[in-house]
This record gives sequence, structure tokens and C-alpha cells, in this order.
Amino acid sequence: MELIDSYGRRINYLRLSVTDRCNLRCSYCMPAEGIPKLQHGEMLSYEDLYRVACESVALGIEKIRVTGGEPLVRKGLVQFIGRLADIPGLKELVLTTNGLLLGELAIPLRQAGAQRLNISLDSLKPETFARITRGGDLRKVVDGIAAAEEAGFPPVKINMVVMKGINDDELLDFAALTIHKPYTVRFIEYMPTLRDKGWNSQCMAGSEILERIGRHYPLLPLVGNEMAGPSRNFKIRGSAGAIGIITPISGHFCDSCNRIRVTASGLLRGCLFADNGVDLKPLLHGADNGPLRETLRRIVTGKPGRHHLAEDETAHGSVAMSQIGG
Ligand SMILES: Nc1nc2c(ncn2[C@@H]2O[C@H](COP(=O)(O)OP(=O)(O)OP(=O)(O)O)[C@@H](O)[C@H]2O)c(=O)[nH]1
Ligand SMILES: C[S@@+](CC[C@H](N)C(=O)[O-])C[C@H]1O[C@@H](n2cnc3c(N)ncnc32)[C@H](O)[C@@H]1O
Ligand code: SF4
Ligand code: SF4
Repeated sequence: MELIDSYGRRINYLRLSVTDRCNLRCSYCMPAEGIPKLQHGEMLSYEDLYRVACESVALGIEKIRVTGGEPLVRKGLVQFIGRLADIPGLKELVLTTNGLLLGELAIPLRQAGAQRLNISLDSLKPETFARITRGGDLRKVVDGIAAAEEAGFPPVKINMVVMKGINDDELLDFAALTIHKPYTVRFIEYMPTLRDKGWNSQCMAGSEILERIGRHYPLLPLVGNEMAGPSRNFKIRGSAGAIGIITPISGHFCDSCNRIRVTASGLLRGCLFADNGVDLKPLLHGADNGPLRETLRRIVTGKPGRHHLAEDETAHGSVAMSQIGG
């Protein structure tokens, strides 16, 4: 079965947020005081998340990315991953994490069936990392990346949100990481999710990022695959890894959008920047999966063609990425 939206895009990728909680407070993602936490009953149970995942796969979803908040802080995650891994028809089961807890969880997650990890890391300098994350310990992320390698995960993808004047002096250091290590480092344009007045002056266009790196390291373009996310990838000649660029602002990739999202509170969203979502909780009370399926289909059909942030930055509500899952 296939899910095709009204623009002819094939939707095969579900981003499933399992929690709104996080052990960091990244400045581009959350306000300093954090966000009001969901109460226990407001969060979807693992049973409900599993049911949503199964129905989505039955309809045509082939890839699930577990995200958050920080997915690794939710108790019982390893068992949940194990259940997802057994869903017939699911081809890719992957996670996005800040890596802090991988020291303990990399091996169990791998054994449970997680296939790949994307790890957020915005600075290689301990003080800058602590400033961006409001107190995070860089060492733990570095150890987490090593733990992922030791657990047998394929080389990780590292996500770096580029912020002018904050970490743009580290572009070459991040690029150089890929020379000897098989990581893919993805440079991401800062998105204005918090209605942060300063975002525009901090957002560096992907073209400038590539130009700055390309001046030192000539970059060869790589081709993507059908299940891939929005990254355009390159390689420094002779390097072990790759470099990616994610340009939601300067060059949106909505024409090839292949995804829907479920937030930790059970809102099904057709777009990262959709005004709101459809609450799945009432549909999960009974045993009949019909209404859930219908709603999944409806959200796919009604998916917007694109976001309009570049023309109108007020075109979306103020949303913390931690609530949606990025
Ligand atoms: N605007 C926009 N940004 C997205 C979308 N999906 C992911 N991103 C952003 O891209 C960055 C990387 O996201 P990841 O969680 O690593 O997921 P991915 O890029 O789909 O990962 P791969 O499947 O490994 O390519 C984050 O900043 C996300 O917020 C999307 O649909 N729209
Ligand atoms: C919301 S986080 C959730 C998963 C996990 N806690 C992590 O940080 O990897 C998912 C992704 O969204 C990205 N993100 C959050 N806010 C962003 C923003 N304002 N602009 C661009 N990317 C953002 C993060 O860098 C991360 O790669
Ligand atoms: S980007 Fe990830 S690690 Fe940072 S505050 Fe948001 S959810 Fe937490
Ligand atoms: S902004 Fe919306 S339509 Fe564009 S790629 Fe992201 S989720 Fe898809």
C-alpha cells in the first residue's frame, strides 16, 4: 500500500516523538526556562505509539524515526524499540538523539533493533557546547558517539545547527571530522521555531556554509536515495565520511517531502510548521483502528505543499522543536 498526498508526493517516513522532555535546553529549540511538561496522561503510552506505528506501516510508512525531546530519557525506550523493530514491513528504524545517554543505551538499543543514529552536536568546544545547550557536557556526547561505534551502529550522522557568531567559526573543524572518520556531518540552517527575534541574524544560508567549507576542501556531490531525509550530501575528496547540508530556509525541500509526524502528546501533523495537528488520543480509546487509519490518510491528503517561512516568518505559530521532534 502507498500513501500519496495531493501533490503526488509519496509519504513513507514517520517521525515519532516519544517524549517532550529533555536533559538539555538548546537555545534554538527551547526557551531557557524549558516548556511546560506534559502530564503523564497527556503523553501517548508506548501501547498507543505502537498502535499508531503499526497502522502507519500498514498504510505505507516504511521508515520510522524515533525522536523527542530527548528520546533516550523516556523509561522503557529499549523495549519499545524492540517492538517497533518487529513490525512487518518496516524497513528502517532510526533515532535522533543528543547522545548524552548513549554510554548506557547504545548496546541495548542496537540489540533491540535500532538501525542508525543521528546525533546532535553543535560545537566541539566544551564552553561553546555548554553555552548552546545551557549546561551540557561535551565529553558525554563524544563518549556517546564512541559507544555507538562500539555497539556496532553504522557510522553516525552528526547534526550541527549553524548559528552566526556562536559556532560558525567551527565549520571547518566539523568538516575536517569527516576526513578520517566515516561520519556524515550535516550543517543545518537555523529555523525560527521559537519566534525568536534574533533567528534571522543568526541563520547562515547553506550556500555560504558550503562556500566557506569549499574554499578549504573541494566538495564532490553525492546522490541521495528515496528514503532519505532532506540533506544534500557532499564529500571531501578522499575522506572517510561525508558532509550534508540541510536548507529549510534558503532552499526548502518541501517538493520532495516524504514525511508526517506524531508528537509526544499524540498530535498528528502533516508538516513541521503546520499550525496544529489532529489529536489522535480520542481515536485510540476503542479497539477499532478504522478512525485512526482514516485520520492518517486525511493528514496525508491534506499535507501542505510547502512552508512559507522565507516570505513570512509569522506564517507559523511559536513551537518548540522539542515538542514536535524536529
Ligand atoms: N523544515 C524541515 N526540517 C526538517 C524536516 N525533517 C527534518 N528536518 C530538520 O532536519 C534536521 C535533521 O533531522 P534528523 O532528525 O536528523 O532527520 P533526517 O534529516 O530526516 O535524517 P535522515 O533520515 O538520516 O536523513 C533537523 O534540524 C530537523 O528539524 C522537515 O520535514 N522539514
Ligand atoms: C528537536 S531534536 C530531538 C532529538 C534530540 N533531542 C536531538 O537533539 O537530537 C531533533 C533535531 O531538531 C534540530 N533542531 C531543533 N531546533 C532547531 C532549529 N530551531 N533549527 C534547526 N534545527 C533544529 C536539532 O538540532 C535536532 O537535530
Ligand atoms: S535539540 Fe534535542 S537536545 Fe537540544 S533541547 Fe531540543 S530536544 Fe533537547
Ligand atoms: S516544512 Fe513541511 S512540507 Fe516542507 S519539508 Fe518540512 S514537513 Fe515537509
